[in-house]
Amino acid sequence: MTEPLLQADHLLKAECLECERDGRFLFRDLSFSIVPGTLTRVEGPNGSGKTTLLRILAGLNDNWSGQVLWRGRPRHRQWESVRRNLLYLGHRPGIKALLTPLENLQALAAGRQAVTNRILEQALAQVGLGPWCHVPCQNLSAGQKRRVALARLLFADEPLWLLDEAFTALDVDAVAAVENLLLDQVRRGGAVVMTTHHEPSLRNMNRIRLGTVIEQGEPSSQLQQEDA
Ligand SMILES: Nc1ncnc2c1ncn2[C@@H]1O[C@H](COP(=O)(O)OP(=O)(O)OP(=O)(O)O)[C@@H](O)[C@H]1O
Repeated sequence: MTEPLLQADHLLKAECLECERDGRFLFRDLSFSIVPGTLTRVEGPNGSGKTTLLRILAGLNDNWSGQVLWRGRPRHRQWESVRRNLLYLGHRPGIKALLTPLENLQALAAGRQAVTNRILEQALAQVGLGPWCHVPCQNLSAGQKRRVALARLLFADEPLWLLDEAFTALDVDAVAAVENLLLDQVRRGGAVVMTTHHEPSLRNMNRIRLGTVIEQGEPSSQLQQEDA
């Protein structure tokens, strides 16, 4: 597994985030910090902006205002470092259908010399895909495709994980296994920010609640971050 991660004051700080879609604000004046060793759940009903927020944090969405700091400095001045230290898994598995699980993981691990084929095969075995290592992903079930994507977490040494609906299509055992991976990440000083409609059985999660419809021009503050 990966080495313990360095401790820092905060990994990521969002200040006064504002995002408007179709004439209404998804969020305004949204501020929060993500510190090492914490798990944060972004909550809210369908369409409330959870995916949008995660994509903003991952640097994949430019249509917003406010400031994002990475380890205390403006994120846009240190993109290379941010990208090296951040893992984003979107709500779609994001794997290539014509490639096998092993080939998909090889692509995801590209540039990481320490990640050998043996490690990748072990990761796939650990997520229950040992017998499917060499089967094209288009022949896998929805839950199996999700497992391919989540196998990435088994060799992830990025301190910040942004996970959008990571539990979708997983069976009970796989949900428990992913929850354990999240706990491992937090225990070694990493942080997780995730969306999920599944109620995780994890304690002491911070929460960012979205979901109030804000017509353009109305002031509002969206942040509620608290210990469960
Ligand atoms: N590229 C886009 N252009 C315009 N509007 C968008 C775009 N992406 C998302 N939206 C709108 O922004 C709102 C928030 O979408 P988002 O996917 O962030 O919600 P969500 O909370 O993740 O929803 P769900 O729980 O259904 O996954 C929705 O009303 C959606 O229609």
